[in-house]
Amino acid sequence: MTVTEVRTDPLVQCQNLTLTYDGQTAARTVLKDISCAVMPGAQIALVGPSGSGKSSLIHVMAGLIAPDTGVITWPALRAHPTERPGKVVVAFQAPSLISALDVTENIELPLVLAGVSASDARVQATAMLESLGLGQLSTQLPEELSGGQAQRVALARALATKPSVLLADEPTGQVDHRTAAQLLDVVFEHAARSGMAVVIATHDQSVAARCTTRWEIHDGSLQNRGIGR
Ligand SMILES: Nc1ncnc2c1ncn2[C@@H]1O[C@H](COP(=O)(O)OP(=O)(O)OP(=O)(O)O)[C@@H](O)[C@H]1O
Repeated sequence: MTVTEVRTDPLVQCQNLTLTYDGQTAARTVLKDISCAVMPGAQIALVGPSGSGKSSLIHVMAGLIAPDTGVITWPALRAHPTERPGKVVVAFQAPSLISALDVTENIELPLVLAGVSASDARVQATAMLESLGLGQLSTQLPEELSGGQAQRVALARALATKPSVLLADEPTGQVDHRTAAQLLDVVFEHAARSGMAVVIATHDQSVAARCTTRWEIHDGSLQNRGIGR
């Protein structure tokens, strides 16, 4: 009997990426010949010293910044090579909530923009807030939130869109250890249910330890083979 290997396409594939920022005094290359792939269901901790290029790599993987050289594709998401797929979502280090909208409305907005009806968006936003233990914040404005609360609302907003890939930049940077653990529980439960791949840039070793794959980046270079399953 012949065993046929089933090939799974990566959700994100980076081939020989380089990225250089124009500095005020000199240009700085922050990603150096990076090749890596995020497979469905991957749980990847992206670790490295401050300034090593973690956020930059996340922004390139999300298609928010174009690399200077190399190729970024999203093979399993069928996105055109130059087109950013909506199914790759970033939870930013500094939460970017819309100040004029309350917490629930912030979560609803990307759902409505994606074509979900207003009533369904309200139901989904409310359920996501409850699952992250944020129900009591539903009518607060972003300016009324602590840094940690804002970060959790931003994560709720990202998860509510049911992404195929969640790229989380220091998602636990502003919360205590217990809250961080609860937050990760929600992320990994969501990932287990949906098959969502997760890439978490973090300085926190207890966060990194919960991921099955560890990518180390130093001075813009990935130190280990960058395949996350
Ligand atoms: N828009 C930008 N313009 C110029 N330089 C930048 C820009 N964004 C980041 N940098 C520089 O690129 C380098 C890598 O930054 P990046 O934010 O990717 O690192 P990081 O590993 O995420 O750091 P941290 O852990 O502190 O968040 C740093 O030296 C930073 O100062």
